[in-house]
Amino acid sequence: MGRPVRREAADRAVGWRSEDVGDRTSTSARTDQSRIAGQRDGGDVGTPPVIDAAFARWLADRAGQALLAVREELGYADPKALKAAGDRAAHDLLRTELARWRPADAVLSEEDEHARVAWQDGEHAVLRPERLGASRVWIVDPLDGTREFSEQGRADWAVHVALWTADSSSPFRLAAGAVAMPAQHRTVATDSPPAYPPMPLSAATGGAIRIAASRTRPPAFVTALAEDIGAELVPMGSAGVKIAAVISGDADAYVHAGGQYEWDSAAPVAVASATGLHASRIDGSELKYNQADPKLPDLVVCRKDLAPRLLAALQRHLP
Ligand SMILES: Nc1ncnc2c1ncn2[C@@H]1O[C@H](COP(=O)(O)O)[C@@H](OP(=O)(O)O)[C@H]1O
Ligand SMILES: [Mg+2]
Repeated sequence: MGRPVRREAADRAVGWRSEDVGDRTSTSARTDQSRIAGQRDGGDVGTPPVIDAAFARWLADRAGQALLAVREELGYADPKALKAAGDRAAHDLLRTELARWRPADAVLSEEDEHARVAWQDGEHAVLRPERLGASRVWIVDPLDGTREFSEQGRADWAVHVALWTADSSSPFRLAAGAVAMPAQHRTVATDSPPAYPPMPLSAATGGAIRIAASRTRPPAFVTALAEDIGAELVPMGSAGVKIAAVISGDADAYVHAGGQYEWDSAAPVAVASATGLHASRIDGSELKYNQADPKLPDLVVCRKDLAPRLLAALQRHLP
């Protein structure tokens, strides 16, 4: 990264400070072992809300609690095993509860995409997904920020639950969305959209824009863009956590390019839009969900006042 990064902002946004000792999630997970044990194995915790947006929050929170329990149970000695177990536990929980409480709805998740690729007549074929003809599709990422989930002390990982409906009048037809950040004890969702972030002091004084970017693989394009407009990169994991940082005002923008899928952004984009923030592809075009090809490789989420300046700068750097 060419420019200095904002450690304090990043730490605040991910709910983690370098001087912290121990794992906040362990404390959290220990507070109610029996509840979490029940949630890990999909135990009955009552009837969920009927309203879709509240249901999305309920579901994301439940998967988040299951992930905390997996961390508590396995520890951090084998990061690969921890990632796999977390992915599996959260995916199974989401799948089970969606089948139970929204049986008529379709689901788009990473695991299902793998299942769509099959051998047909000796050819490796991608099957047409049922969801393309469905009117209601849940777009879920059971564990976003998988790498960070496997690192002790890090809280920048999330569960994404979004609902796309064919007849929705909401932006991008995202009728509901929830992003649970269980290690931060925080969930943002469209059932109660967060207030629009306050204008940062730096904006009034012409200070540097803070752009949230991947901590492990920021695209060269984003680094060049930041250098061009004198922005500071705020490194953190998880697309959901980065968009949540824009929602809370801990970052001014999230810019990503180079690869991603619908599930990485649907839920946080639903919440950001409900909050009144700008969200689009980096060329300014519309984000589209429930497409035949779920690749959605780039996006920008930022305050509305910043969008014209950022999109103009992005034009100069389109990969
Ligand atoms: N170039 C790329 N291609 C595909 N997916 C990418 C990507 N860059 C980031 N992502 C995905 O976007 C999410 C956030 O990444 P990051 O934390 O690096 O910003 C991660 O989701 P998962 O953790 O669900 O796999 C990651 O896999
Ligand atoms: Mg993801």
